[in-house]
Amino acid sequence: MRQDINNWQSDRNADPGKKPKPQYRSAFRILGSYVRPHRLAFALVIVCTVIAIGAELFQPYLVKVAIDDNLMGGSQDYGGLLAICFIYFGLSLTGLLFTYLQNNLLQYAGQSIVAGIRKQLFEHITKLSMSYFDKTPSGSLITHVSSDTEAVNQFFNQVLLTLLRDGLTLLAILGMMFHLDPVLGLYCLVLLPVIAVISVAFRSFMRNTYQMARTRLSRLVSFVAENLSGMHLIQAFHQQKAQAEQFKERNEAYYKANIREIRTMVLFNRSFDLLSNLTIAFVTWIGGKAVLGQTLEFGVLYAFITYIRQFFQPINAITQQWNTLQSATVAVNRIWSVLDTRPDIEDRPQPVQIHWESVEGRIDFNRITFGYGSESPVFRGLDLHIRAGETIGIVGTTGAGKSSLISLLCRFYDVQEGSILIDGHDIRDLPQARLHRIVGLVQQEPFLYAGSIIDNVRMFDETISRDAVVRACEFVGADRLIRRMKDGYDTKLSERGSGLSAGERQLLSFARIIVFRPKVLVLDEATANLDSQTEQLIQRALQVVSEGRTTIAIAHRLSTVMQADRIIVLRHGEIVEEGTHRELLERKGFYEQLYRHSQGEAKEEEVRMQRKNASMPFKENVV
Ligand SMILES: Nc1ncnc2c1ncn2[C@@H]1O[C@H](COP(=O)(O)OP(=O)(O)OP(=O)(O)O)[C@@H](O)[C@H]1O
Repeated sequence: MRQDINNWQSDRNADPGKKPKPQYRSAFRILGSYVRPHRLAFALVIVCTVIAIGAELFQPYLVKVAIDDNLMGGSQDYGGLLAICFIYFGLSLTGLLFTYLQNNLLQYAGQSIVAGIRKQLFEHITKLSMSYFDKTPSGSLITHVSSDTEAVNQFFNQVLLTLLRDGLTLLAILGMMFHLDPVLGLYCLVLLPVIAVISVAFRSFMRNTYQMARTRLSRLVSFVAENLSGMHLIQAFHQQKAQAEQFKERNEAYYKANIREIRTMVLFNRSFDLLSNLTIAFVTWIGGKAVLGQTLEFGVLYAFITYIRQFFQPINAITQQWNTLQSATVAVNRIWSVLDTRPDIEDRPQPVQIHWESVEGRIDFNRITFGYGSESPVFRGLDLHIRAGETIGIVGTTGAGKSSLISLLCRFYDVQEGSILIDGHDIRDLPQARLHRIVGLVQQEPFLYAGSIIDNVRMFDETISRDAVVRACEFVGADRLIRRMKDGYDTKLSERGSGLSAGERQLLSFARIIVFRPKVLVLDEATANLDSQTEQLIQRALQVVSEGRTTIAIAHRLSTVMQADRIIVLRHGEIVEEGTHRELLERKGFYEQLYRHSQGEAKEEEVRMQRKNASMPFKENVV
């Protein structure tokens, strides 16, 4: 199965200019692997389908018997006629019952499979490395989890059902036709190549239109996702009109692709209707002459014409599923290409199991070299050694590599050369779950989920008690503001905690860190968004949180790191100065320049932050 996907990927890579074509074999094999656990349900579906088709197709034959044996034969056998009517009705009921069973069984199996794929996909995405998210727009991942899995759902509930039911119906009708009159049956069989020619002619055109519609939908979804996450920026820069224009363009492109798709379908369907009516006219002429010449019974002609109508229905239904089959095939391959992506960062088969409680928090960056992709390295042989329990401040200009250093420590990326050690253990040898328990990260924009405060602080980990959460909140000074809220700790936060001020969100993220008791605390611009009053509150929280822990604090605002045991000054990925605040000022080097500059900025920023926080609805809770 994996081999198929690799083939698909290498095919795609071989000709990057080409649109991805559906890879039916690989898609069917992949789907087959999901179907296997539900084989009993699928076997029952086939049994139900055969019974339902049998019941349906026997009906015209019954009418033929009624016409030829009871009506045309001139017998007065009313009992026989009534029996035929009852059997006809019984067959209808049987068809209804087994079609119902078949549909339900297929729905059950199909929905279970699709729910499983969706779960597997989501779990897999959460395990992928940061480098993957750097390259992949979130909108396209949303499409994989929503629209692509929906396309697979349609495969089971439409395509598979149609292929099975209508494919079998077609074979059964052909059998009945040949049984009734082999010559007329042969005339109808001649039509099959004509149908094939029409189908092939439409096929490639339809594939392009479906592919185009899906690509445009994916672009549209990506655009909406991007805009939703950057809504603040759009409003702040009054970009509503410009973004609406861009949306309009993408929306129209998708609309046009859909219209084209529908037009193709309608043309295709009507061509089939035309062919069906032509055949009926032809058979009526040939068969009618035979009936008049008394070489064919009237009932046979009636049954034949009924079967011709039924003959075109399944062909039409199967070809109508072509687009769904195509989009499902593309979707399956796309889903699988995500599932087949191995995270760049994986645990070793036999990781080192260090006892979390015994970690002291000594950190060594040993001559590390690292760059993003093919870009020039951010660090070339950087050396930094941090004692257990030490508080380190990292400052530097924009793009100096401060956040990258933290990303490496958290192992969001791996170094290309050198090593990073915690208590002498290479972090690549540790299980990632353990590493992330050891290193606790607080970012500039803390992420809060839609859910209660209690769940946000303990990250939905039910093993952490309510008491532990309350104690952590008391510890960082968040308890008072939480108790003032309507439902206290059970207050439901909206997505990303958008109802809270930046300071409140940050306090909750400190409480979160306390609950998880990391041995190394990493603060990436944790106070950057706050006014100085809120910053003081956060600073107090920070002091208690960092007590007894190795702490690394990145800050643009130098006031945040002035108290650090040691300040590291980074410039273009190199440590250019290090020492305490006082030592660095006395050196009158780069740090001193940064400090003087920041003094000037501090006043302007204060005014700006005060304005910003004044517009936050819960601001009064903080002060
Ligand atoms: N995900 C990424 N992909 C590619 N390049 C990146 C990525 N993240 C950072 N960079 C680049 O790496 C360099 C260091 O960036 P980094 O974010 O570590 O700097 P920083 O000192 O934290 O800057 P700032 O203070 O602005 O946050 C920059 O040139 C930046 O453009």
